[in-house]
Amino acid sequence: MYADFQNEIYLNGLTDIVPSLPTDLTRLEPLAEKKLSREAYDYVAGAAGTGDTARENREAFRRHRLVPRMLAGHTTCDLTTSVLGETLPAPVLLGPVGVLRQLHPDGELAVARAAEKMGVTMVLSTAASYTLEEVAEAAGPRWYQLYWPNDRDLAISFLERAKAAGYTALVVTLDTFMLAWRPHDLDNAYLPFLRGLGNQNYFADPVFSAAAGDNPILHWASLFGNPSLTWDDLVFLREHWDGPIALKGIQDTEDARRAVDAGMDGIVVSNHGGRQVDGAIAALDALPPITHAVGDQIDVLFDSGIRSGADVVKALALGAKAVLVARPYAYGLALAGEAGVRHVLRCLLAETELTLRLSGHGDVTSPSLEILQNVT
Ligand SMILES: Cc1cc2nc3c(=O)[nH]c(=O)nc-3n(C[C@H](O)[C@H](O)[C@H](O)COP(=O)(O)O)c2cc1C
Ligand SMILES: CCCCC(=O)C(=O)O
Repeated sequence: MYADFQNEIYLNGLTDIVPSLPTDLTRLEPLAEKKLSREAYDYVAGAAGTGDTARENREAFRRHRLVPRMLAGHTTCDLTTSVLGETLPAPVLLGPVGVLRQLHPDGELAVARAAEKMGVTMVLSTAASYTLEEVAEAAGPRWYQLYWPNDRDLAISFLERAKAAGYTALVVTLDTFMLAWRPHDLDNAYLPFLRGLGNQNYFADPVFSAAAGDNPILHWASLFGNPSLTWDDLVFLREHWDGPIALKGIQDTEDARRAVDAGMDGIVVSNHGGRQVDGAIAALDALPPITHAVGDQIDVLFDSGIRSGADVVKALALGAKAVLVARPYAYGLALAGEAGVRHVLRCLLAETELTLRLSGHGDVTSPSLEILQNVT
């Protein structure tokens, strides 16, 4: 259905496509660079250290090659999939990105509206620049991403607010309990949160504001991260969240097994887009051993480096049930607001469907989808 454009394009132009934006999503980044302030662009595009892992994330997609199959006879392609107990229309979600207001005045609201129109699930960041309640009003299917704060009562408050606002699953990000060495941001002396840009979701919280005193930004800095957490603390999440839980930032097979042992419902294999540990393994290279070890016991999701439908299919072939995409839709937002996010989703979904079909697959779980070469 996403790829049903061959008539559409000649008759009416593509639905959801912004004609002035490229349909090759890798071309959005340089356009966003022209439009955004240096600080905002660097914050989004930048990575940790030398950028080695961010580059390696993309290289890993180049190394893994699809092997298209012929005469498969599928007249349609079913993209629907089931993740964390929910049926998704396609194996793609909008991953959590903080501070979206620095890219467009409508920030997370525009993303939520685009996701709602496309029926795609949005994963809202704790570091959102609109409150989770405001976003919930604009959003369709929605999950909540938790940055687990260093304050038990605030964590409980976030979870209760998210539940009350209809977020159905929890994605707990483990890899960013402090920010990494990020040279662009250091050189620009820029951290949006210290300018109050991504803190609205905190400022609006009753537990946060009761304790914030007259310097809420300092208060935010004191409780954002929680480096003391261990696997034993996951019990706390189960006590305060009764829906499905996925752990984001898993790169190691043993950690994936521990997530299973802790009774988690999912993991997101991710290195945070190369923004945390420079030198870390490419996320796509971390995926096969993890899906091999735990793929039948827990839902394995993936992010870090998805830029095209072909990339989505490669991640599926390596065992991911669904992928999250981040920077491409942030650039779409920066360039054209809600319409720009829809543009990114439409391109990604249509190309995913076409890649599957032209490779001989009629759905996202086809056994022959596993055929893939790793070219070293
Ligand atoms: C500007 C920016 C802000 C982000 N903020 C968050 C966040 O608030 N929470 C989170 O879990 N991940 C955050 N991430 C990480 C993304 O969710 C994702 O893991 C990463 O960007 C990899 O995907 P990509 O290659 O599609 O960008 C952020 C990424 C970017 C680029
Ligand atoms: C305070 C960190 C939140 C944003 C984030 O995850 C990122 O910039 O990568």
